[in-house]
Amino acid sequence: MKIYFSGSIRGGRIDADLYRDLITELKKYGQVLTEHVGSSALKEELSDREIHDRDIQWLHEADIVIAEVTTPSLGVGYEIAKAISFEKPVYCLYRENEETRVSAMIKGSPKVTCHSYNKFPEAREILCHIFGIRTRQ
Ligand SMILES: O=c1[nH]c(=O)n([C@H]2C[C@H](O)[C@@H](COP(=O)(O)O)O2)cc1CO
Repeated sequence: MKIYFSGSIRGGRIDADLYRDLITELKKYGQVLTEHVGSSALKEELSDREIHDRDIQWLHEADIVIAEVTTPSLGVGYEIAKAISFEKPVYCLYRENEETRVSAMIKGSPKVTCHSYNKFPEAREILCHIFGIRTRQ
């Protein structure tokens, strides 16, 4: 199972540690193609074009896309739209808060399954549920 984890980079790194913890959890279910998204010392050596083309290739290869969308990010939104067009299953996790609301273009998409959570253990349960369901299919 190849997992594409999507999380904000240039949109803001406030949740980077959370992404790292989610990636650690996701590694129980398969190979995470985008482990760098959770790195606290993230420094891509590639050009923007190379990053784009690599990530699109990974999206093609992925069996599932999991995105943490609490921090709004153009790149994450773009990856979600691409994943939908590639007919990949897309799941978004987000924390409800008063400062940011998830875009209606994500929450309102019939092709995206969204789950809200408060603390990390709840996110872990959601992932368990998602992968429990998918491995039974
Ligand atoms: O350096 C990068 N490496 C990279 O893999 N990405 C991809 C993976 C993330 O899920 C997503 C983040 O987009 P953004 O940087 O617009 O927040 O884009 C994005 C960047 C920088 O835009």
